[in-house]
Amino acid sequence: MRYAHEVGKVRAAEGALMARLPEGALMQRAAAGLAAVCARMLPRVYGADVVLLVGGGDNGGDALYAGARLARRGARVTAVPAGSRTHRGGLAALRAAGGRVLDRVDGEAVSPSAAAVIETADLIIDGLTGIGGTGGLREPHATLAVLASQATGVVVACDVPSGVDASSGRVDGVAVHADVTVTFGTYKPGLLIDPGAACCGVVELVDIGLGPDLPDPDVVAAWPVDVQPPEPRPESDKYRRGVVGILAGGEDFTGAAVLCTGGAVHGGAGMVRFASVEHPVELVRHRWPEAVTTVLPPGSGGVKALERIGRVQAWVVGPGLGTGAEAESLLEATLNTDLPVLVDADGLTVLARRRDLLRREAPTVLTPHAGELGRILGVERELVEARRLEHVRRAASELSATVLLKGSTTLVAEEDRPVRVNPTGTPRLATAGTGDVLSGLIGALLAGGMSGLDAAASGAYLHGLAARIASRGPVRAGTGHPSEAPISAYDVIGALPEAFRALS
Ligand SMILES: NC(=O)C1=CN([C@@H]2O[C@H](COP(=O)(O)OP(=O)(O)OC[C@H]3O[C@@H](n4cnc5c(N)ncnc54)[C@H](O)[C@@H]3O)[C@@H](O)[C@H]2O)[C@@H](O)CC1
Ligand SMILES: [K+]
Repeated sequence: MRYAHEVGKVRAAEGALMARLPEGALMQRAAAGLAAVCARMLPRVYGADVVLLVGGGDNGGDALYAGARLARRGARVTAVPAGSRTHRGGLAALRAAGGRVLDRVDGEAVSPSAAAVIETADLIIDGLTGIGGTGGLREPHATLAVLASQATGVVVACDVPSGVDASSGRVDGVAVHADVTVTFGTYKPGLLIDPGAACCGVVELVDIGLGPDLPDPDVVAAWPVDVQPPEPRPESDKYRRGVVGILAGGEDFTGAAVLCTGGAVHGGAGMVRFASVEHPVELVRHRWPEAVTTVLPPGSGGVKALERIGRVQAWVVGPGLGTGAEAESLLEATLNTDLPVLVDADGLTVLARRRDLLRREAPTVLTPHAGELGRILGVERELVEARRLEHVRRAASELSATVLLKGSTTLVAEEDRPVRVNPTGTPRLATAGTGDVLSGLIGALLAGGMSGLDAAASGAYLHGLAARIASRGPVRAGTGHPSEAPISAYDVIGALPEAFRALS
């Protein structure tokens, strides 16, 4: 796992460690780590043009000391101080190492000479703001951030790309877009969660010795070894491996039913029971003959419907189901059982008006996108997008459920647990029907006995990995990178076996 801590916890740990160390020792560790990464990014340190964007706090201090180290190795280092003050020790160290310091940039105007050195630098260290940054970047920091992001040189962010809120990933206005972010002591949630995560490039963690002083993390991201879907054992039969029941689709909405069932079939369920009205049942039977299907006559009522379908170990309710009285009755019946239930899509729309149904003991997993979560919480979609961590946590606590918020960085929250952030997401997944595949897949993992949090996080991981596998082609000659192609939800289903294999 990669562990991330919010700013308050980082500061407390730094304070405890600093009290045991000589003054300035921690900053020297940070600067040494930063300089080492910068040196690796340059073909040659000697003679390289390095620019430091230096804010008024210790983040600027780190940049200056790192710049001094590069200057001692022969780099031509120029500092661009911004704001009303500059770290004195760092400035002195840079000057002593032969670095140049431009006039302070204040207010809005960045001088043409400062703009020119940023534009032509081989490497730019962004030391404007770190964990002390609050709110949108003010001037001249905002202009400097834009100049750095547009420059041709490599941009290395010190601790956090300036403009990104370290604790949440919020970006109000502009932020530095870095190629590499060198972060100290622990990851910060804002480096793992969009929109902040999209500004980081590759994140490198420098150990400054905080480990023993750090409490439990606020956010965690999995490595492949952390994702362990249930393994069938030799004595497994289809019942022991878990039967997932899917209530999805309607006369007019059939695709969701087929895709959701596909996600469950390839998600390792021992058996998939699919139930709906006639038309989607026909299509599911045709496409997934391995599923056991039940036609539900219109008006049969939720409880009777569940009796007809038979025994399952987990339910998936909602994709394409509609939002009327019949959908509500099915949702109510499943949530009244003592089985794990995943609610998605139309099921979430129903839940927005029937939050009372969530008063239950068994695990409930909700898989909304930002619009659906906004509807349940009564806030605008844009607000959820901008403050994903805050809203997924709020939903998990208010709804007493495991909440998976879909999006460019998918988050999974459960009350009093670190939020899981999925590291395998890809923009290729932003295509119709992939969410239905995800709910079927997570349903299969739930039926296999995983907890809500593990099933949702592992499902998101496998789903993202499958999308990456499906979109990846052969390595393009001369680039060393694989070619990529758009994918459909079916392609994601087809790549799930390889995604599972990649974990074993
Ligand atoms: N505390 C420690 O022990 C260590 C701190 N380190 C560094 O210190 C950083 C934190 O330093 P600080 O607490 O001084 O804070 P920062 O340097 O991150 O930010 C504070 C400065 O930024 C300005 N600022 C804040 N928000 C702004 C905005 N929206 N627009 C423009 N200016 C803004 C403030 O006026 C202040 O000058 C860390 O990110 C890390 O880089 C490292 O040296 C490791 C050790
Ligand atoms: K920074």
